[in-house]
Amino acid sequence: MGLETWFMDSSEEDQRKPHKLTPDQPVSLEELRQLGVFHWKLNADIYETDPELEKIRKDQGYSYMDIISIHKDTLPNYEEKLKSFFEEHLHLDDEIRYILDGQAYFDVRDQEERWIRIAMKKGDLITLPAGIYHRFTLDETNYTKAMRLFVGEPVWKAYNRPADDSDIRKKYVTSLQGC
Ligand SMILES: CSCCC(=O)/C(O)=C/O
Ligand SMILES: [Fe+2]
Repeated sequence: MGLETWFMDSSEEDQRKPHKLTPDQPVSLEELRQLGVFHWKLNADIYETDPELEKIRKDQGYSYMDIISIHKDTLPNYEEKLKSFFEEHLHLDDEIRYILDGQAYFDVRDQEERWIRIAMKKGDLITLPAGIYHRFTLDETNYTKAMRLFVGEPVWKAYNRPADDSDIRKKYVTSLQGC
């Protein structure tokens, strides 16, 4: 099955729940592309030797990679980190994540301030553009393992909303015009 994405409801209920609208309002990959969000489906069982992943890394210049296991028993400061991942924020660089195991959600804001939820499963690689407002949460399974990729040395700093006056946000918003 392809990547599942949908517009979220506005309920304050547990962030790990799907938060689908009734009726469900799916979002297409094309709509994601217009926001600068790109997706690949890979075979995570062979990530250590996968030529497809190698090609993406070479073509995109993703020289850095590490692996993060997000579970209460494996991630130091688990609660604190999950809380900060779910704060609406942006980065100065693209956020590139490849799910090796488990599953999780990325939420991104569209041009009309709606939240789009992206259900990431094993084998999904996604890139979120620098300057997009987004957040991350585990789902009700409470576990994922992800590869983090980066062009050059990683910069993890997150700028919580509001960051509307930052150059990267202005550049991102400008890039959406005409879409
Ligand atoms: C799946 S890696 C943890 C989430 C993260 O690094 C981030 O910046 C979320 O937006
Ligand atoms: Fe982020």
